[in-house]
Amino acid sequence: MPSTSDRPIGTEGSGAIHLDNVSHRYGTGDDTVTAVGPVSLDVPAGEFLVLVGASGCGKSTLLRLIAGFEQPTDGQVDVLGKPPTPGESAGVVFQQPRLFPWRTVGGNVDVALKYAGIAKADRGARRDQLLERVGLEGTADRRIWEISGGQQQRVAIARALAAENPLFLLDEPFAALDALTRERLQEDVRGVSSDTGRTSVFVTHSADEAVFLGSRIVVLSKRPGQIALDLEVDLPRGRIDFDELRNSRDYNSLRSEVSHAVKAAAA
Ligand SMILES: Nc1ncnc2c1ncn2[C@@H]1O[C@H](COP(=O)(O)OP(=O)(O)OP(=O)(O)O)[C@@H](O)[C@H]1O
Repeated sequence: MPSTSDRPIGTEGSGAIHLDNVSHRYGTGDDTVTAVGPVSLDVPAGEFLVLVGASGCGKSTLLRLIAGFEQPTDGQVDVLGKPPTPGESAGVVFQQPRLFPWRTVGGNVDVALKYAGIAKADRGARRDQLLERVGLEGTADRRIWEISGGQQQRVAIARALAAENPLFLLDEPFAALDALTRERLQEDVRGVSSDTGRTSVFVTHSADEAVFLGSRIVVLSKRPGQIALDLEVDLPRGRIDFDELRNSRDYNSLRSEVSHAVKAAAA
């Protein structure tokens, strides 16, 4: 798995994600909407990039372009030096967990492991490892309807991590959750990203979420989204006291800087 100190072979200096003058339009003729761009961005391996901006500024479009779900109308998207392949380049978590309701918690993760080409004999151990990583140890046999919305989103995270794709992409994954569950999951995602060193891109409206999670924050202007602010976050990472972090002066001053930038960019 890639990390800042252990980059995948052949990507030295080229970054995990490279966007070169990328724009994306939907529709044709009078119905054309330019959702995003032009955007140029280099994301080194191991970075946790947060895209933040007002509703409709093109954040999800940019994420879908990086996942390879959409092709850019103009410009070039590269992941590890080549155009992204949907389902291969990235594990993706959406706002809704999108689980198979007729399968168990473990069964949902098993499907992802199967599609990732993991041999049947190895799947049980890998599944248990992934469930433990997202705080769901001992729940493999439970039905999806027996667990909470927050736990369902944890299953979606485990599933997205199963294939060990180079990228981990999350599109407002906690928007539908209550504040406390949201904080817990933010802490878990921060921990997972520190543990795995996976290059991550996270989309949110929230300046607070951006500052808590990001090692880098990009604020997008209103549609068509362009980079209004590109900020390295110099807060401690790794296994730290999260309450202390949230209460620190640096954290709060950065949060207000990002919050002002998001409002200014949307005006
Ligand atoms: N499939 C589509 N067809 C047509 N227009 C689309 C499509 N997807 C998005 N758009 C439009 O593109 C613009 C950007 O949408 P996008 O979902 O990328 O923004 P966003 O910043 O993620 O918004 P939100 O925060 O509300 O989810 C919006 O005006 C949206 O209506």
